[in-house]
Amino acid sequence: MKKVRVVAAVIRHEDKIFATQRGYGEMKGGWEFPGGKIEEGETPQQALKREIEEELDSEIQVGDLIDTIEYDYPSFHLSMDCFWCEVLKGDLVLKEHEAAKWLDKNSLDSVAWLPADITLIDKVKKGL
Ligand SMILES: Nc1nc2c([nH]c(=O)n2[C@H]2C[C@H](O)[C@@H](COP(=O)(O)OP(=O)(O)OP(=O)(O)O)O2)c(=O)[nH]1
Ligand SMILES: [Mg+2]
Repeated sequence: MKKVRVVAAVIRHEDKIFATQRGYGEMKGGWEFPGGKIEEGETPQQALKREIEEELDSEIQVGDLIDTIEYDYPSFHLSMDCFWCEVLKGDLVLKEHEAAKWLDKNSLDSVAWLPADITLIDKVKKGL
């Protein structure tokens, strides 16, 4: 099966994290952590900084790895590095996403996360 390497930013501010709703494609409408595919020659951290510039017009600091999610979708295998991040500059402008929400421990389960993200959510909860 095709393997897709992705990086995702769990952007944190105080006791909340930033969740985004996909605005296009097959998984449109599903909630995710912003990020995307690692390009050739990039480290995961470089890829994540680039993706957040592109998707949210903001600069982030990439912190510790939370987890690497391995998940089999019907047509590809996803390998996704998820990092704690903080905003350094910018207003998290939605350039590609449909909507966004700041969620705390209690509201984290209130959005329809993409299937691969379910196992990550418990770890994020514990870290908040
Ligand atoms: N960014 C992100 N992608 C996720 C998450 N969970 C999950 O299953 N995915 C899947 C959806 C996509 O198939 C893939 C990431 O692709 P993407 O669409 O964000 O990639 P990209 O930003 O580089 O966009 P594109 O240029 O390929 O359109 O991983 C998540 O939490 N964040
Ligand atoms: Mg993306």
